[in-house]
Amino acid sequence: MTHLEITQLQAGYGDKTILHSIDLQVQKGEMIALLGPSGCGKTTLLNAICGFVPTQSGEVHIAGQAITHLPAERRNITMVFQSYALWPHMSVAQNISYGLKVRKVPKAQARQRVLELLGIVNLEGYENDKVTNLSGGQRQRVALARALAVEPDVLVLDEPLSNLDAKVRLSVRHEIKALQKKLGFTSLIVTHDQEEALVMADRVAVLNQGRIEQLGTPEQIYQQPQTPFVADFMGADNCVVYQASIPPPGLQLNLPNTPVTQDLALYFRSSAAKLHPLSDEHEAGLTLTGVLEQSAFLGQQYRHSVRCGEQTLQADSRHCWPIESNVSLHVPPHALHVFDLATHETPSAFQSNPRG
Ligand SMILES: Nc1ncnc2c1ncn2[C@@H]1O[C@H](COP(=O)(O)OP(=O)(O)OP(=O)(O)O)[C@@H](O)[C@H]1O
Repeated sequence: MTHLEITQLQAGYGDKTILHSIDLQVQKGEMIALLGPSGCGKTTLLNAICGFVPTQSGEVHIAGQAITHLPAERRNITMVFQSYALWPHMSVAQNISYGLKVRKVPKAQARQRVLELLGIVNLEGYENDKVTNLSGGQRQRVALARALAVEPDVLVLDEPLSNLDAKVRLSVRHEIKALQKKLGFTSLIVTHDQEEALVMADRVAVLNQGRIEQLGTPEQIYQQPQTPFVADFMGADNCVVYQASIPPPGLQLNLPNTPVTQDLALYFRSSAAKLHPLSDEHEAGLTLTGVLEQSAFLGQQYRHSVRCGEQTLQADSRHCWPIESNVSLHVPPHALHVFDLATHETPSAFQSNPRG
């Protein structure tokens, strides 16, 4: 059931339009991640939904009710911020019950709700602690409890994990995801971390310059990017241009049963590229010859930079190849994300299988 519906939303600051033609339907109990590079409009979209940025045109509905022109305080939407935004002079319980107090919920009922939430976010026994005495992960759980206390129609989270160190971040993201599944709240989360979006969200919306470039499940976004921008942003950041009329020297595109007649842009992940000694045999897929320029140890594998003609491509390998080796870099057909060079669309012959 659609809970939050955004239709043809255009919003921005003054005369400046930041969001263009945003269409997004969020199901009840669903978590959608807004993913995209800095400045693409993620926070502006959250703020427009909350009523902090005015709508220039379009509609926002929650449970069938138009909220497009309601002031922020009349929208039942709460936000969790990157900086927690807790009241430093208040205890944990006072912070969590803040929204309940504003809404004049009777004290006994508010206390009951605070105790319930302390249990939900695993902070039993902390109600009288000052929030300034808590760790970053604990503070973010207080912020989450405060946002959930008023039972919002929609919970929005703006980079909620950015201030946490890498290890805590991993555990808190799983806690938030588990809570969302358990309590079934409808939410939008902003992140610029691809992995975080894939792990936490039911669906991911990739934004580019104020537009939703692709909306889909984590698997669809990762395995079947629909545009060069999404492919590149989701880690397939090696790009080779194939001109059908004048194939570049040192490049073989061998795709059995798939005639290539147009110019293509071929994107692939470094992890999908394999290095081999030079040979005249060409497996199916894309093969380039090059010279190994650099290698970097990443822990599980080495990342090699290979100069292929005018460009440098990256390929991962468990073994460290010697610098200045002449190599062949090979990408199997299923790992290629293929786009028409002119239209940026995936030619129909390449649309079948999910890619890795
Ligand atoms: N208060 C404001 N007044 C005018 N322009 C603004 C304002 N806030 C943001 N912008 C502009 O809107 C655009 C989108 O900004 P926004 O903060 O929504 O991006 P973002 O995707 O959340 O970026 P980041 O990941 O860096 O937080 C940017 O060009 C930014 O300069």
